[in-house]
Amino acid sequence: MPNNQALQTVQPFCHQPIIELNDVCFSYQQKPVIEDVSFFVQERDFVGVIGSNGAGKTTLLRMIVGLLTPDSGSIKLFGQSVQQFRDWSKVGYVPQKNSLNPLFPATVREVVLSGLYSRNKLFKRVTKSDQIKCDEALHAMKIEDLAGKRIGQLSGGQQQRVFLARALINNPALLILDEPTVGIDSETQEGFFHLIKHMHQHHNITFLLVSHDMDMIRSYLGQEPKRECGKIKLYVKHSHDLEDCVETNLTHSLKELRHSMERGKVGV
Ligand SMILES: Nc1ncnc2c1ncn2[C@@H]1O[C@H](COP(=O)(O)OP(=O)(O)OP(=O)(O)O)[C@@H](O)[C@H]1O
Repeated sequence: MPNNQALQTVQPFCHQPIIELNDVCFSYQQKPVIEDVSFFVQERDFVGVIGSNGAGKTTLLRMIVGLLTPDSGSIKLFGQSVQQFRDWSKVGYVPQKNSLNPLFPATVREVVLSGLYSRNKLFKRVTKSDQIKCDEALHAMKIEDLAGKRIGQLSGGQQQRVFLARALINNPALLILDEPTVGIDSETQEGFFHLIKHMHQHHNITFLLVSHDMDMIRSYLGQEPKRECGKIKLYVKHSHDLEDCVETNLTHSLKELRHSMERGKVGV
C-alpha cells in the first residue's frame, strides 16, 4: 500500500477530517522514526494503531496532540494546524501508562478535575457544575470511592481508570488512547474494551487507540489493516459501518452502562 494514500478511498467533500496528516516525518537525534506518513481520520471512525515495540506509535500520537513537532509535513486537528489549535477540551488523551511516584500529592478528584482545565486555562476556578461532571466521570469509571486518595497510592489499573475519567470529563469529540489497558487484569481489560466500544457505537466520538491486543483489534476493526505507514498498521472501523449515533450525555450513558453491567444485563 502506498504511504501517501488516505485512510478513506475517496477524499471527503462535506466533512472535515478530525485528524489529518500530510507527509509527516520525525527523527530523534537524526534517527528517523516516522517517515512520510499521511492519512486522515473522519468523524466517528475508530482507528487501531498497531506496531511492534519501537515502531513509532507513541511518537505519532504525541505529534497529533502537539507534544512533539514534526520535522516536516503537517498535522491538522478539526481542520486546524495543531500549532494553532486551541480547543483542547475536544480532545481526550490518555498517555502510555507510567507508574506515578507514591508521593505525588494530587488526589484522584484533583487529577480528574484537571481534565477541565484546557492548556489555556490552567487556573480556572472549580465550579459546582465542574464538581458534578467530576462525580459523573468518577462514577462512570467505578472509582468514586477512590476520590479522596492520592493518585500515587493507587494500583496501575486504578490509575488508568483515573486517567480515563480525566479524559472523559469534557465529553471529548476525539479520544486518543496509548495502550490504555497495559498492567490491567484481563477481566478489567474486557470491561474496558466493552466500554470504549459502547462509547463508539452510541456517541459521536472518534477514537485513535494504540494497542498490542490483536484479538480485540481484529474482533472489532476487522482482520486486515486498512493502511500501513512504515512499521505502523492502521485498523479502522468507519463511521458508516455504525448505526446512527444516539446523542446523549456521555457520562450519563456510561452510568446507564454501568448499572446494566451491575444488574448482569451486559456481559463483561
Ligand atoms: N525521547 C526520545 N529520545 C530518543 N529516542 C526516542 C525517544 N522516544 C522514543 N525514542 C525512540 O523512537 C523509537 C519509537 O519510539 P516510540 O515510543 O514511538 O515507539 P512505540 O511504537 O510506541 O513503542 P512501544 O510499543 O514499545 O511503546 C524507538 O526506537 C525509541 O527508542
